Amino acid sequence: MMIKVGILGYGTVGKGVVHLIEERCSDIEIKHILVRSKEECLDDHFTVDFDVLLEDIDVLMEMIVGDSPTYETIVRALSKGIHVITSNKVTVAAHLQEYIDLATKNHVQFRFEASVGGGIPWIESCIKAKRVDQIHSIKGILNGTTNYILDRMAKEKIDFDVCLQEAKRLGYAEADPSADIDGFDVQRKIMISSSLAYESIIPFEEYDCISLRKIKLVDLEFFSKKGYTIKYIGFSKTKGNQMYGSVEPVLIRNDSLFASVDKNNNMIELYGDSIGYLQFVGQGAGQLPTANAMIQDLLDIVEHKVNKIEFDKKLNMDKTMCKFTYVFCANQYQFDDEIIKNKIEVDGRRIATSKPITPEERNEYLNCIMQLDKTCVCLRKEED
Ligand SMILES: NC(=O)C1=CN([C@@H]2O[C@H](COP(=O)(O)OP(=O)(O)OC[C@H]3O[C@@H](n4cnc5c(N)ncnc54)[C@H](OP(=O)(O)O)[C@@H]3O)[C@@H](O)[C@H]2O)C=CC1
Ligand SMILES: N[C@@H](CC=O)C(=O)O
Repeated sequence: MMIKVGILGYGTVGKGVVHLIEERCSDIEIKHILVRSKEECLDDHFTVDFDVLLEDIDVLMEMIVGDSPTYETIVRALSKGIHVITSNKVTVAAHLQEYIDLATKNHVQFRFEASVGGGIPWIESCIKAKRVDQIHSIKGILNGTTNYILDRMAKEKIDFDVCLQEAKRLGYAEADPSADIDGFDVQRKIMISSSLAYESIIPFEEYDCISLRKIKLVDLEFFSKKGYTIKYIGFSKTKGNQMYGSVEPVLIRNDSLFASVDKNNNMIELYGDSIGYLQFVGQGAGQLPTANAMIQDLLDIVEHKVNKIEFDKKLNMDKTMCKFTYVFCANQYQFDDEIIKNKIEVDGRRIATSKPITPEERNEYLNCIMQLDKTCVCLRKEED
């Protein structure tokens, strides 16, 4: 049977999806493609009318930016008995529970594989791991843009802004790249992943989030000589009914698998109580890898494969449940505080290592420093 699809968003990912359907899916018909203006309509498949988009389709594939008119359109589609597939983590993070409930009520599927980890089949694997195990932690390089920036800065000594421009050109960055470099994109991705893994939704705003914006070449070079790579990591961990989640730059030993993840690749790791550590690596951003994940969701719908998703546990965010060592780098701040274990000065940059402290203590300390020295960068140090 021919499956009829409506395409919402004909940008980087949308064009990739159309290309893969036309090239590789003979039993899928692209019925409508919604674009913003009549001038963008290339043939009679194109429309600017949302009513037309939802006419006579089985599946809506949503690839626009932000939550409006995304939310209204997804709700309309699910309510009409149309399956929905999306790559848009903004809308998934904001309404995951509601979309799943509405899909269930209307006997259709809401799928979002491409919203985390680009082309990596992570959502599917996470749901699968949870069928057998209790998952205790998730750690991931979850943003292709920032991994690309850090990798090129470290290897080619190129400045942050130049690498960001290149990530935009390659189709990795968000329409507003502050979502990438200030961490909100990873905040949403770790929130979506943790909600599935721990069966409990904690709003993404509650996850600690430290921007990557201030990372300097001198910092990368200094830590590289000491045997560490800086990676931008989304992390969450549970203990009983408590959970801690964060997005922050982390110092990782050069010989670890995470340190070897280059370019726009992502790596996601879970820890399950019988499987132990499971790791997944692949392109986390870019046209075809992301489109590939959308097509996988589409084929799963065609083959009537259904994932069981539940959020019936209640976890609370606890910023005191674990302790970490943090490293602070700044130009002026003296770091003469009790919390600091040792400090050095290299080429005018002061680098201070904390005693083991809770994230809550780190947040308070960092807020105080930032009022006096805005150049301060805070890195979590992974245990050796
Ligand atoms: N690029 C990537 O690697 C990945 C992207 N994603 C997500 O996928 C989605 C799409 O990303 P991407 O393709 O890169 O983004 P683009 O900006 O390249 O494409 C988005 C497209 O949607 C169009 N659009 C936005 N709003 C509307 C609207 N109201 N009506 C009609 N068209 C609209 C845009 O038009 P206009 O240009 O006129 O605004 C643009 O053509 C985003 O949510 C993103 O976060 C997820 C994983 C990876
Ligand atoms: N901007 C995002 C795109 C994929 O989610 C990224 O760089 O990872």
